[in-house]
Amino acid sequence: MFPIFAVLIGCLIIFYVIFLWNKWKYVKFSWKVNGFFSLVLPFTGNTYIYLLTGKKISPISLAEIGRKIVGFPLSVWFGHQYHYVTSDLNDAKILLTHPKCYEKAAIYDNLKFFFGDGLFLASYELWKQHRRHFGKSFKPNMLKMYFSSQYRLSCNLIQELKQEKCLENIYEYFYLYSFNSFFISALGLDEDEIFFDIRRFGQLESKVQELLVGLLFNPFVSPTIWTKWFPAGKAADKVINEGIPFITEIIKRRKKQHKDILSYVENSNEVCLIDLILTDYNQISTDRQIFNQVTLFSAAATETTGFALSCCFISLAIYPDIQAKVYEEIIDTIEDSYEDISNLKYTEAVLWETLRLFSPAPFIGRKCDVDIDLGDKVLPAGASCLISAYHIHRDPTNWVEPLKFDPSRFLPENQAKIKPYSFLGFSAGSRDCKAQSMLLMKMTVASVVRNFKITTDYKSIDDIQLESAITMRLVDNCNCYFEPRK
Ligand code: HEM
Repeated sequence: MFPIFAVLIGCLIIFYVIFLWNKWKYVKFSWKVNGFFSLVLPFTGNTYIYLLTGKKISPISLAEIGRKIVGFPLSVWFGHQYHYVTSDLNDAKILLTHPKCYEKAAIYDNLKFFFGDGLFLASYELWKQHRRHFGKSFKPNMLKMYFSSQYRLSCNLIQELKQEKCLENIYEYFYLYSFNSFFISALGLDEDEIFFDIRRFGQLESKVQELLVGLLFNPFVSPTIWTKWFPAGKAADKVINEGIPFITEIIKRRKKQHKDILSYVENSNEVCLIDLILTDYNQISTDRQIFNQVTLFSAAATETTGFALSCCFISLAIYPDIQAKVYEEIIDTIEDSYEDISNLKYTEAVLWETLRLFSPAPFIGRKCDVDIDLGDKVLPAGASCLISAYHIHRDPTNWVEPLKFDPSRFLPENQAKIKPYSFLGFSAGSRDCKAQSMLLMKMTVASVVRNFKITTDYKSIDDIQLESAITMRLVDNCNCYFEPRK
């Protein structure tokens, strides 16, 4: 018995030494950057915090624990993957613009099980190929085309809120509203054409993301090998199997409408996102690849928009004076035309301020292909980094009274005072987000504030507790009341 035991221990030690050898450059680097127990971490990851406290932990709560105990920048291990977490503006500038830092951080690897090589997750070469097809997605003519369907949706929303009056789970409500809006505008469907349960699909998609991110804290799961055996993998498979047939059906319908999709995209001004996806995959495409791209876009568009809208309405409810200013601007608007909505400067500033305090994407993650000189240290090739937009946006060295909700920071006359890279709500550099027009959000805020006075039980911004999967979530269901205006 003893010899077997001794051999086993011996094997484990050898395995661990080899393992550590492979990770050595990151372990050494992590000694220079605040971290804890660097020698065991590559093996267990920061999971021990979860094991010791028994508390549900998320990327943002882990970064917060680290910030409070040892400060930024921070070394964090998700499983055996090293991540350099920073809130330094110079780091952000270097990492987001470096030509050898285009790959996505390891923190997202588990998501590939569900979203495959969709644009956000795609490796650099693939991303370059896909991204050029999506250049058109946010051009004014496309936004104008979306405008009428978005307008109808916001009118329906007003009718629904008149019935509901109080939203107990505001995030879920506006997430599903954004999900609906995405499927109608981006996939070119009419409301009466929808032949599947969008609500249910939205709920499942969001759950899958949460489960897959939960695996980051399980040291025994390698994204590529074991995921499919865990509940997260099984849930993802189920949604994929359910989702592919209806995405395929949407594509069939679209192809029937526009037989030569390439020349349609070239010559028409009424192109939807789905047409661009089809152009992108014109040569080789499997149903799964198109599903990946559609679900990736829908997740990128809807979790962010749903969260931002929820936080915007809660903030307006906490600050009635700011809500009154938004109302004044909106009632001065003559019509709800595309141009009128685009010109709502104060409402827009309220949305920017919402994204500053409640950044829907708390981190921007990259992996470097080569050693990267950050000035006082060199980040070794292969390391992942997380730029914490959340912490940059709340840092008093970047923003005066950072926890104050003050939209005037983003009014046109004050924008020149904003430090470069101190606002990363839509990221920066070549892999940034192109959805900065915030059309749906502006229109929704305008419609709701014009029709309702919003109140809440919350007294201050501090009452809004946050959690994250890859995107941010509200910890509690905040009650928000929508009282029709006389
Ligand atoms: C409040 C709204 C939104 C916020 C705050 C937001 C934020 C972000 C952020 C921070 C990134 C990460 C970029 C990076 O890694 O550097 C991103 C990427 C992306 N977003 Fe958005 N987004 C929003 C809305 C949308 C919408 C409406 C769409 C699509 C209809 C969209 C599509 C995408 C896509 C496709 C990417 C990947 C881009 C790439 O890798 O080239 N987003 N977004």
